[in-house]
Amino acid sequence: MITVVIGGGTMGAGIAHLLLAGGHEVVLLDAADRLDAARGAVAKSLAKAAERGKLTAAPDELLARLAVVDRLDPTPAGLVVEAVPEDLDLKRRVLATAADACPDAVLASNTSSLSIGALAEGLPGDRVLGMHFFNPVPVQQLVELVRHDGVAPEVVAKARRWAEELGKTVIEVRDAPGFATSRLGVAVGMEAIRMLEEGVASAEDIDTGMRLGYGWPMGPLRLTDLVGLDVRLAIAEHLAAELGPRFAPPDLLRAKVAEGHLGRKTGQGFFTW
Ligand SMILES: CC(=O)CC(=O)SCCNC(=O)CCNC(=O)[C@H](O)C(C)(C)COP(=O)(O)OP(=O)(O)OC[C@H]1O[C@@H](n2cnc3c(N)ncnc32)[C@H](O)[C@@H]1OP(=O)(O)O
Ligand SMILES: NC(=O)C1=CN([C@@H]2O[C@H](COP(=O)(O)OP(=O)(O)OC[C@H]3O[C@@H](n4cnc5c(N)ncnc54)[C@H](O)[C@@H]3O)[C@@H](O)[C@H]2O)C=CC1
Repeated sequence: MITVVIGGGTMGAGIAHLLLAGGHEVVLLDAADRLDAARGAVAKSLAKAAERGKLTAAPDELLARLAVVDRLDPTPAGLVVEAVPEDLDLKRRVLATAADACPDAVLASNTSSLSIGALAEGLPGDRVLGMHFFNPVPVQQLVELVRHDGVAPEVVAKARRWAEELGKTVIEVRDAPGFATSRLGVAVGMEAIRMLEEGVASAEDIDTGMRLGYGWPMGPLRLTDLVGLDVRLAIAEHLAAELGPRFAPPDLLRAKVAEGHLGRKTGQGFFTW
């Protein structure tokens, strides 16, 4: 099956890796000046998986099924997954282009928090759903499927089947702000930043507390660095608008994003990488 992935950043590259390893042909769409970086990120991720003995084919064999493009021609794709930044208008625009270029495809958004119903407005809404992957995509076991009122049941069933064929476990969630995962994940992440602002403990000790006390694989501040401070800020702003000021992003988060300290991807966030 041909699958189109729109956006080749942290998530798009990981989703492309997963799809290639699962036998899909992948068309990865990004801006012209991002194409080398996107292909490089997919190749790096596949190389890591190969090192760990997680691939059944050589990375080069899988990469032969990847086309990295800056324009989407008409494509007989079964699935489109968009993973562009967390901005409703941008996501609507790229999905509208994909809806025309791929008339038979399921149109999935990897949004962390935005309303799938709002995203579907002006699109063929029966084909639209949330298909939320987790970072790092090849490693995390979950796909959260988000249903809005207008989605066709067979579209949800197809997305479930594809996710399960890719080795993931699916949860189904109705279209509510932040779904079942980001609402809780961001609540803890924002509180950890407020604790750091208030001098409750150092970043290292806040993280060690949740790692060793609660068995998290990494603490909430390192996790914010992994996700991207800009990504978490966008999600928190949306949740604050929808669910109220308990989600208001802390000043420290805004300040770091304004300085360009976006976490692991820029080398500096709450920690130096
Ligand atoms: C924002 C949203 O909308 C939703 C979200 O995604 S929220 C974020 C959800 N993710 C999490 O909570 C992640 C929590 N952390 C973890 O699970 C783990 O710390 C981790 C998987 C990130 C790393 O685990 P680890 O035990 O330290 O490392 P290990 O498993 O040995 O892997 C080492 C590296 O290989 C990568 N790796 C492991 N298996 C891999 C595979 N099959 N393919 C590609 N890369 C792989 C890991 O990502 C890690 O990458 P870096 O070196 O770049 O850090
Ligand atoms: N970072 C994370 O841990 C997770 C993020 N998400 C969600 O996934 C989406 C993407 O997040 P990231 O991958 O972190 O962002 P990112 O910033 O790493 O990547 C976004 C990519 O989209 C590209 N892009 C921007 N405009 C485009 C356009 N018009 N056409 C094609 N490509 C375009 C950018 O060049 C970039 O490569 C967001 O909605 C985010 O909320 C979901 C799960 C986890």
